[in-house]
Amino acid sequence: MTAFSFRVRATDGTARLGEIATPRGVIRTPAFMPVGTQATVKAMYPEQVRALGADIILGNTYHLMLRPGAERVARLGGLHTFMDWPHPILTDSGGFQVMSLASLRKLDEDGVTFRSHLDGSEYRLTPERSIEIQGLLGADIQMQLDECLKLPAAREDIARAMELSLRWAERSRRAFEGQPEGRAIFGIVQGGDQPDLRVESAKALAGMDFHGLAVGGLAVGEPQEVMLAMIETVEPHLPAAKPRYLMGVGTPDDILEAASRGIDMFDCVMPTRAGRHATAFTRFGKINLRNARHAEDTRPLDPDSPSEPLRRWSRAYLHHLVRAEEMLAGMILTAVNIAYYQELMAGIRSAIAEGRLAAFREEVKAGWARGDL
Ligand SMILES: O=c1[nH]cnc2cc3nc(NCc4cccs4)[nH]c3cc12
Repeated sequence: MTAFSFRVRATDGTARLGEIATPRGVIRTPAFMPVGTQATVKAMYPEQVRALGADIILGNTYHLMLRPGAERVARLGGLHTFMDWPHPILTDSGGFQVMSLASLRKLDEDGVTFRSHLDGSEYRLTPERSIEIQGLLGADIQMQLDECLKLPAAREDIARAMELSLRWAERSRRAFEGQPEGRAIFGIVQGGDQPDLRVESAKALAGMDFHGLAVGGLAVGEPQEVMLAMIETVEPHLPAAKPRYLMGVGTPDDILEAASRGIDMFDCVMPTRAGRHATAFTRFGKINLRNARHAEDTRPLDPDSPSEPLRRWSRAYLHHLVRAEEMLAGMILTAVNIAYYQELMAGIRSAIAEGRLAAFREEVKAGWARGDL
């Protein structure tokens, strides 16, 4: 059985070109993970997600523990078999979505108690139970349970949540022992917008034998420059030989800037959610296909895209599907957006390999700025 390993193949400043080897396949980094919340990347067949370039997807523990239930997924062969996605899966701990989706949440030193947003039934999540659930799902990469505060927040609250997350990191890491060879667990750096607390969190986690480290507590309402400043603050304290995962990020611009600062893995609902809301991500920026200007535009979204969904249909057709509220609108635009995000990641990886990431960044930004002619 292949063990979990990470190799940096090239660097360009603080940016890294790498590969994560897992028993279910290799993840080319910098990588974008499409979000597959309820055991599906919404509106897409798994083979399509793979064909468009994704090496790994994300599953949400909060949703799956409520429905169909972790034990049931295990009885059905685990998440990979259940959804027929034989490649790597990363699951989150469930904690973040408890705080944003569940009702009547009570957080204490030991864990969090909450009621399901589906039927109001009561659940408890502790570091140990979260890792047990992620193990039952069969996740290749599992996340510690943490406490993530929205920003802005008081420094004393940020410090308390960061320190609790470190205690939960220890417990999550211990609970992970004994899972099958080849699986990985990542710790999560907290500390809000407080540089000293960020460094303290990163240094403590670096000593805890995690397979990778996530930078959490960002993309929670702060300006991009604050997010980028926190990444620059923690980067020197993150082990160079382990993958860095920026949770919940982000727009194409966020990803370009964060990859340049040493982030290796990303996840965001933006490409899939925007696809269901008539928005296409392209080399020319975002295009809203609901806009009447597209009604008789016979051009495809991007005739020069390497990905078929951006070349195959006219804007007029996509506009029609959107206006007619046809299911195919969301299906095509989700594929368009996943394709574009993967094209961007491939471009970033090539640019790092060639030592020209700064030039690539300017070219891509110029394309977005030029807009859709
Ligand atoms: O520190 C974190 N810990 C565990 N999960 C997260 C998920 C996260 N997702 C975002 N941003 C994207 C968002 C999705 C929904 C609301 S914000 N930031 C995030 C931070 C964390």
